[in-house]
Amino acid sequence: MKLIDIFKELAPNKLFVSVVLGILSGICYAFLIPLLLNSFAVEDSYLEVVKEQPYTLAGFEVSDVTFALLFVGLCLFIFLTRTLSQIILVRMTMDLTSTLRLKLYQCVLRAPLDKLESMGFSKINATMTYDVERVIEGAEVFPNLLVSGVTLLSMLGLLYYLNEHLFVLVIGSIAFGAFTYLLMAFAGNYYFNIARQKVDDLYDAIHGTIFGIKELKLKRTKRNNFFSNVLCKIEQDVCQASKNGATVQSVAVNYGNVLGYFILGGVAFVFVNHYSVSQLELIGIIMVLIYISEPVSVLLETIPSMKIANISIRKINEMTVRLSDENISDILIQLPQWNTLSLKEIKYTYLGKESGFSVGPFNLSFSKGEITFIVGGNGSGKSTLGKLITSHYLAEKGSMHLDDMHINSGNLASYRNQVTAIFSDYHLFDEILTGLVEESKVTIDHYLTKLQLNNVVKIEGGRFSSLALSDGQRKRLALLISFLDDTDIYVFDEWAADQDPIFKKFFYYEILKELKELNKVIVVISHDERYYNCADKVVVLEEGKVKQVVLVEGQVFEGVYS
Ligand SMILES: Nc1ncnc2c1ncn2[C@@H]1O[C@H](COP(=O)(O)OP(=O)(O)OP(=O)(O)O)[C@@H](O)[C@H]1O
Repeated sequence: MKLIDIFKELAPNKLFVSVVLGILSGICYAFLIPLLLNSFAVEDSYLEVVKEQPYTLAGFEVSDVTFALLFVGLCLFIFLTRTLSQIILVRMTMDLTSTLRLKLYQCVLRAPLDKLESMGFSKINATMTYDVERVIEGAEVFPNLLVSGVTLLSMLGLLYYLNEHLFVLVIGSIAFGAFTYLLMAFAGNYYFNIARQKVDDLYDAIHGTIFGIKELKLKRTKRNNFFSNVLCKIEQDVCQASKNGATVQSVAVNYGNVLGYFILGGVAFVFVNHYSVSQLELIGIIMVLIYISEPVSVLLETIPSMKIANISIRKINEMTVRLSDENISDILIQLPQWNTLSLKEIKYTYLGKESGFSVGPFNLSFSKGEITFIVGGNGSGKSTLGKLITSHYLAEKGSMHLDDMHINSGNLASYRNQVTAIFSDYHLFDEILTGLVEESKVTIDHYLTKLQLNNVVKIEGGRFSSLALSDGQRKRLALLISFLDDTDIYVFDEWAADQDPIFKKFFYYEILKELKELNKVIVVISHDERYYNCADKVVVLEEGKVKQVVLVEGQVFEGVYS
């Protein structure tokens, strides 16, 4: 999809009106010249002149009042049509900006999690910020391009009327100029493409600088190496490729402009010697050529921005194709009463590398009012299984069921709506996104006190007063938010890892018990061996497979890792 297609898709009628206004203004622009020429030599005029008495305005004598008035009228009309055409297009550009961003937000929100993970935060960020910015820059010059294009065509029409031979010469020169210009622009484009490829690396490096700052702060050598070997190198690559592109483009633009003067010179010094041209015709031709130079230089200057915008549109298209929709129904349906969530022959392999890590096949069940711990060594697949249960990852094989009901694309959104999860890379939103009804205010106040957060966080205007909390406090706030969801299934991925011993105990003995009493399905991914006796069932994983399932039945549970 190209820039013009985006405009067409966005508002075809507005685009049409704007083009018509642009055409009208371009045609009128071309009519200014004959009117001016008329005042130079009335006898030799192209237009039929009605001899009039001179008219005096504010002490100044005005000749050819009708033409003078026509000239003023045309100028006003050009002003109106041009301005209107540009206003419509500029406003469309604004709409385009926000539509494009919204489309990308939707694309990310609806994309499968594993595809987002495999594409990576930096690439997505680069497309949503850098590329959108470039598209907007291209869209901003688009109105000028359109109006100038139409003006150029009208001027060429006038030139054809004035002198056919010269028209052929100018068209030939423009064709030659356009061809040679495009060759140069093509080279410029090549460098801009390289620069764009490097921008992904640049965003990666920026990500590393911000999120790795704690590591970099401590070690001077590491910091210096990162700065010179990574940041400086990428900056240099981007800068060099952009400079090369801009240099070639500058040469191309100025070459195009100078070519126009060559045509003028050619007419003045050569053309007049071979074709008989009257003085008035010559003035007219020179005026047309001078008038043409403005739209031509606007065209030349806007084309590079449009080219860069098209590179970015390609990147945006690539991202939207890569992050293809999950294709699940967004409609929430009322799920029938159920008791057990079952995973049958569930298998999943990470995308990307050929030898991506595989988990399963899993045949597991999780009942309401039951606490299941998922345990095992690092990398054994616990979080992956957690994300299969929450349906963040969709299994490549097997099926999930709520009692007898198969979870499929038609009811997946409703299933997800019944799941709450806190993974280790959870995110806290400032806003209370569940909405703040009176009932939830009571729940929030209750849990703020229970989780000992009432002295550090308050609710102000539907949002938390502060998220500048300790790691443990932030996790507790995430827990509080999960209670507001009040869903049937709760998955906690190492929630207690950064809690102090008191809160660890509180979580395993109080919170889990409370959820169990509320008849929830509770899945806890944990390395806290001493609390395994809080579970009803412990699923032990090893290398992505279930090693054993142990029913705890109240006794102290040991020996999972042995
Ligand atoms: N986003 C990802 N892309 C590709 N492979 C991944 C991804 N996340 C995890 N893996 C692979 O899956 C394996 C299991 O990861 P998982 O996070 O499920 O382990 P875990 O048991 O939760 O480990 P830990 O106890 O360290 O949290 C990893 O060894 C890794 O090879």
